[in-house]
Amino acid sequence: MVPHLSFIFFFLIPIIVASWFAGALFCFFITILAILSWTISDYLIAHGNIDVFSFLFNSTVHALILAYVTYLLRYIRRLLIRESQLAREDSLTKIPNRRSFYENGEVAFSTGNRQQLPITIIFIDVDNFKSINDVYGHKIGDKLLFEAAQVMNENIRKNDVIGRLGGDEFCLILLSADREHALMYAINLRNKLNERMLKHKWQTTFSMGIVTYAVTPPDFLRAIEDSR
Ligand SMILES: Nc1nc2c(ncn2[C@@H]2O[C@H](COP(=O)(O)OP(=O)(O)OP(=O)(O)O)[C@@H](O)[C@H]2O)c(=O)[nH]1
Repeated sequence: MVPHLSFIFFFLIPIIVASWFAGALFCFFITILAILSWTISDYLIAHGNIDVFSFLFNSTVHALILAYVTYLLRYIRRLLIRESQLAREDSLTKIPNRRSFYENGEVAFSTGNRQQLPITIIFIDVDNFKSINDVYGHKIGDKLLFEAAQVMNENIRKNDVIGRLGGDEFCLILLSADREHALMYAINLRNKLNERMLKHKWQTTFSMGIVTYAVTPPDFLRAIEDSR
């Protein structure tokens, strides 16, 4: 009896690897290649002795299985990426949440310490935010926090770190920023925040606490606690 081995894993493995690690176009290409290879190998194994209907039927089923596996894996991958983004994002302001801020802060501090760079931590607090909620309502309070976070996010560089620590408290870490640079930056940021508030006719201001280290200290958690 001639052994008939199923080749499904042979075709599935490249699809699984591509679906998980490669871009959509490459993945599409690999899936088409796997479908064609499976169909051709079926044809060759039959030595041309095929029943056209069952050959077409089987090839279609194989194509559907491979396409569905690709779709399913891409979908699961997208979901996982989205989930991990959501776990790191503050749902209201869409900037990094406290947990993500602390993770990114560790990285910035370790870079700054390794390269002996200055570093600045800026704490930002919305003044009398409680009364904003009381006067305008929570919905406007939420919108205000969102707008303020957007202004901050629009005004940081790639290596800087931003986060909402909670409530109306935000924090920025400016890598390589010495005292003079940090002060200029903070004044400019505060003007931009005030402009945005004025645009919405929200009567509020922002308080900022600025701490600069001439050389980044090694312990981020300690630095952030000492700075508060
Ligand atoms: N709308 C809205 N309000 C929030 C949110 N998180 C916290 N708050 C409110 O923010 C307010 C913060 O109050 P406080 O910490 O006293 O801050 P404050 O009124 O600005 O006082 P100071 O910081 O001393 O100026 C509280 O009333 C919270 O209920 C949120 O996500 N949305």
